[in-house]
Amino acid sequence: MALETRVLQADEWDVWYDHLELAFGGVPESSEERDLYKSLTEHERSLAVWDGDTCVGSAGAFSFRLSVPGGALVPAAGVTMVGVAPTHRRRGVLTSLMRRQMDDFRAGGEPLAVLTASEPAIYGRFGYGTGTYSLAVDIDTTRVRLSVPPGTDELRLRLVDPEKALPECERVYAELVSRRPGMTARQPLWERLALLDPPSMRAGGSPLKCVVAEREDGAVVGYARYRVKADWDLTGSEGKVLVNDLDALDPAAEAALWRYLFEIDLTWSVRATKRPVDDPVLHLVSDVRRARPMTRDSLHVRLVDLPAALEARTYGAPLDVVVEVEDTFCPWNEGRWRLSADAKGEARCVRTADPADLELSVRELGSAYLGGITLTSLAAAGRVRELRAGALTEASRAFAGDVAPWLPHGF
Ligand SMILES: CC(=O)SCCNC(=O)CCNC(=O)[C@H](O)C(C)(C)COP(=O)(O)OP(=O)(O)OC[C@H]1O[C@@H](n2cnc3c(N)ncnc32)[C@H](O)[C@@H]1OP(=O)(O)O
Repeated sequence: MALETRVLQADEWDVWYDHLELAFGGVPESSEERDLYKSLTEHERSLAVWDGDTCVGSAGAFSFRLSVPGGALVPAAGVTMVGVAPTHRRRGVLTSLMRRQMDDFRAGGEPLAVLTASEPAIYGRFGYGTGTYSLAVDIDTTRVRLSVPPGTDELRLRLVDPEKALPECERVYAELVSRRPGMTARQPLWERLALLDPPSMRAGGSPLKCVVAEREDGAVVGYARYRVKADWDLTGSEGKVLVNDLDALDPAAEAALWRYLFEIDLTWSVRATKRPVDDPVLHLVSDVRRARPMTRDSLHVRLVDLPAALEARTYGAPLDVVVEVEDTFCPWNEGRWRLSADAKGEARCVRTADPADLELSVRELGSAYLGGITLTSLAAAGRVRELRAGALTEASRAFAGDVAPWLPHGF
């Protein structure tokens, strides 16, 4: 029987999501998580592949607005819920879903698509490049000390109900979005993701707790949400602090929150897994080795409409280069483009017949797009080729950002 791909109807959601859970191994999510994802699903942007009345394939998209270098919020399709039934794998179902999505994103005028991958090897063939990394730390707080900047002691820390403090925490989050590429402006209900707290998500720890840092005038300037995992043996307690998220508006608030987490009694370590790679905590600790830093790929970026995407961000230095782009999956992006940016960083990207200065594929542009991965490092791996001397350094400097791009949450 031929497979049929259709837009998801609201009353098909449960069957569709059951299929997705099966594709991921069949462990059911908590009802709390499931209900939230049901509310977040954009049905008209969700695709289901049917073999008769059995759902065998799925892919969805969220309508994100992604922060890019320069602070603009750019429409980006957040690709999600991709799964193919174990009975139907390796016969092109994913490829057909990616094809349909890419054509839809283009028709809808979204210059970018982004995703977090279950396995990083899947999406390169569709033109996605790793655009951000995230940092995990597991800090031995019995040995590592923190040095804190002036102003830290002036802040008041208050333990609050995570639900009640949500509006204040969200105000802090909203202020950070335009400062850091890779973050998404909150859409309705997305703030609930950080409050999910079913026992299955606690990793043996306590229910979620929230501490806020306040200035003298009562303004909240940072927060941390975390769990404490008790662990006792014959020598006493070896508890762990498991950080869910920590966001702060200034160095004093950042340091005050980390210090609070470090000093929780009966704990020996602080673990945080979803941090930016330039997290200030790396510079606050006395012994970075004992913070056990580790990085992994996070957000994968795909330029759907190349000139619109490249013009939507700003550049850190004036630029005038011709790039020869290979993009077999989206041939409308293929060919030679002149990218020029003025002293303010504002850019124009137009087709040209002039000789190329750099040669690369759309994947490398996706990797460099948010400013965290340099074109120079990609060239060192042979993935960008310089055809005019000096063009690589010029372009690499212009694309690179001061702040590491970061997506604080999965989706
Ligand atoms: C954004 C997200 O939602 S990430 C979640 C992705 N989903 C999962 O990981 C759930 C478990 N896995 C699955 O459901 C499936 O195996 C999928 C979705 C990863 C792949 O679906 P399929 O329909 O089998 O893929 P399809 O047949 O279209 O394969 C296309 C190509 O990708 C390759 N490929 C497929 N899966 C993988 C993988 N896990 N790792 C590396 N390559 C892969 C195939 O070999 C094929 O290569 P080719 O073009 O050189 O022949």
